[in-house]
Amino acid sequence: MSNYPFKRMFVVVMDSVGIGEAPDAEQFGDKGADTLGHIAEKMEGLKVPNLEKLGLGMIKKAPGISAVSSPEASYGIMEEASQSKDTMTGHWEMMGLYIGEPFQTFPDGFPPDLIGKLEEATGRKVIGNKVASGTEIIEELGEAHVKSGDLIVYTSADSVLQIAAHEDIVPIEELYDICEKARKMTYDPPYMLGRIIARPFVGDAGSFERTSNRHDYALKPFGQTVLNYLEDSSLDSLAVGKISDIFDNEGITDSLRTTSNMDGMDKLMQTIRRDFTGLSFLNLVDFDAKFGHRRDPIGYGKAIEEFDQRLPEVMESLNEDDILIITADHGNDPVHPGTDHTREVVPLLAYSPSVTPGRDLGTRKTFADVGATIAENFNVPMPEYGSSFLSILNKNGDK
Ligand SMILES: O=P(O)(O)O[C@H]1O[C@H](CO)[C@@H](O)[C@H]1O
Ligand SMILES: [Mn+2]
Ligand SMILES: [Mn+2]
Repeated sequence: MSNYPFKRMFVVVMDSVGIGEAPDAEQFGDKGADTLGHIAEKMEGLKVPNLEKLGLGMIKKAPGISAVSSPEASYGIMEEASQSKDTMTGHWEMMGLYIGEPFQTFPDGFPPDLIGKLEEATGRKVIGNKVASGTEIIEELGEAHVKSGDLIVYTSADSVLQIAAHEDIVPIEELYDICEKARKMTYDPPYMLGRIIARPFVGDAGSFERTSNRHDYALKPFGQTVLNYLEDSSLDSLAVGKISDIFDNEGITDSLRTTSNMDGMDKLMQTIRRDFTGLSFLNLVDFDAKFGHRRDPIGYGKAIEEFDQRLPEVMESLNEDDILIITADHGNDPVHPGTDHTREVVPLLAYSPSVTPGRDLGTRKTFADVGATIAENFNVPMPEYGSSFLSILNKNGDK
């Protein structure tokens, strides 16, 4: 028996699976956004029996998703407090930080002095330098890049500087080195960019394909997160998928990289089979990168169905004193105009074999409630933001 209500907590972030516009969606240009709802409509009914059994229909009704009489999980809705809808802010807030000022974005491309510095430091010219979708810009400029060796630099509505390069033209190690240089140049004000992202691709003109050698170089979280508190208390803080990039390795005791959502689920299972005490924190980025930004509601719907099919295996493998929390970090409605994230509320489903299911966790005003719950469970310092819902899960002391 462990000393904690839950010996192991598994947090699964379905990247960008929002469940409807946030109260402040209009400020973000996202009125009417509804990632899950619109996908379910396009799919003419989403087949997610396992999420439905957990209680998804208690917080979101959509074609194929209905409320059940006895949900197996406790359920709620979370709003993001931070003034941003990107991945870093979503995850940092989940672990207890509040980001008041959004990171800087560059809707007109990066200023000439920064591009000049990058060209000087890398010995390669820059092409692109505009807001673009990653798959479209390699179609547009990939051939020119292959001929000249120039770097394709682009950004988005997020605070990102992305560098795309063909793996045969700019070897991966060189691309990573270039990104590290770009990271150093933009770490501090006036740029203070959220992320530099290496975007390697392969193939021939007309059929270029991005590879899983993508690498993100984030800023360090602006303060201590629950991950640091776990690490400081000699508990495990396992990062699966992009989590270690998102936190720039802060507060992470072990990191397992992934190549896809299904690989992410395999690695989650690996952590379930390990003996540890603490957190296993997984991000499933395909929803966002492969389908949300690509505005592909059918691909997105199938990916959600595929995820759903993996849930029984996960739930059956959990020990009595484990808990699984499923949530998301922002929306990315594939039928919304543009190709960017959308300001939405996210699902909160919490399942443990030993907890009386079906508790209503209500509408949480910040993602930080997840971090606060983890902190209270492991008796580590509480984050500045967030209030724990552990007592709701434990109500009646029946755990
Ligand atoms: O269009 P691609 O290259 O997938 O980029 C998307 O991925 C970035 C990071 O998640 C976002 O900022 C968005 O620009
Ligand atoms: Mn995200
Ligand atoms: Mn994204």
